[in-house]
Amino acid sequence: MAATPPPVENRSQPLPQVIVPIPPTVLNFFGDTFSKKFELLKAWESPLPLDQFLAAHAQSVQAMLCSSTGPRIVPEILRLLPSLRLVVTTSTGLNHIDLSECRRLGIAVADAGEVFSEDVADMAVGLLIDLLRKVSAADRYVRQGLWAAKGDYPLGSKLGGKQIGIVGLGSIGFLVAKRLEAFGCSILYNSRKRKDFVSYPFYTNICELAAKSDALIICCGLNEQTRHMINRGVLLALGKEGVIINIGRGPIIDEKDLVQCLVQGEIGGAGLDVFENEPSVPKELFDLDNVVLSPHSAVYTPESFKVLCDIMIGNLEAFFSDKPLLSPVMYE
Ligand SMILES: O=CC(=O)O
Repeated sequence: MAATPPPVENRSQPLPQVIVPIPPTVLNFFGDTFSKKFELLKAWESPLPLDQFLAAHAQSVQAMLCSSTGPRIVPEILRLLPSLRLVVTTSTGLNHIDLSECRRLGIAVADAGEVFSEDVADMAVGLLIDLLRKVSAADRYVRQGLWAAKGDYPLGSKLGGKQIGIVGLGSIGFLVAKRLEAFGCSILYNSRKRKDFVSYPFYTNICELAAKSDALIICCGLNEQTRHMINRGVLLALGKEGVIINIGRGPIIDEKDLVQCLVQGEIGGAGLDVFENEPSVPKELFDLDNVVLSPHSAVYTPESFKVLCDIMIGNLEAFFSDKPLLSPVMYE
């Protein structure tokens, strides 16, 4: 019997169009999967500036796929997309999207949900252990041949028993807390609201939280309330032995204050995955062995990208077939 021929793709229906301002990293891995299901209007491949591209090609486009490293989705962009009804972002952070304007215009927003939470929580703990136990600094010492030349490297400090102040007890902050409890740390936190599902001490005042913490871990989102929430006063409260980890967004910490406190030895160290003006990193940090730097990569693992791809496609398919979104952003 002849083998059944493979199904012929029905191309009589045009694919739904999705505008993409810049290529989100997920497309590097799963671009083909998207292109089979949607016609991607790749603004970045056009010689036209984004606003002209949108005005010329995107008048009837209903959905956008964007990322936190692309252009900000602000009223000037939204004005050029009169038919837009959905913004899908590949990120957990939403600070690149003007949410109140989207709400005003009736545009739904879907995000990466909790896809990256475990990876980011792992990275927060990794940065903390690296900092306390001087893993990267000691690695450099060994590579430079200094172990043989100068003797043992200074000892690091124990993780177990530390008081950890978590700023932002959302899905990432909660996973960081669980991981660090398993290491024998005690957890304190600050969040927009007290969380009934935990018994950790809750601090409304961030300076008081810092003063009680050996390490402060920034896990919250960036918004007008959290921008520069960690300033010199908070860092001084954390103190000479205290360390800070940031896997949230760079501008949550006033970077000038942070650099000054680190250079002057007013805090014990920092583990930073995010910065105020990425990819630019203050040069003063390069010479400090009590600073661990990472290029905003806490969220990225190929395993998470696969799940992200499924969620992004699921959200777009749900939208185009009038079904509920998989990971809608709830407007407050
Ligand atoms: O930083 C990355 C994200 O917000 O997902």
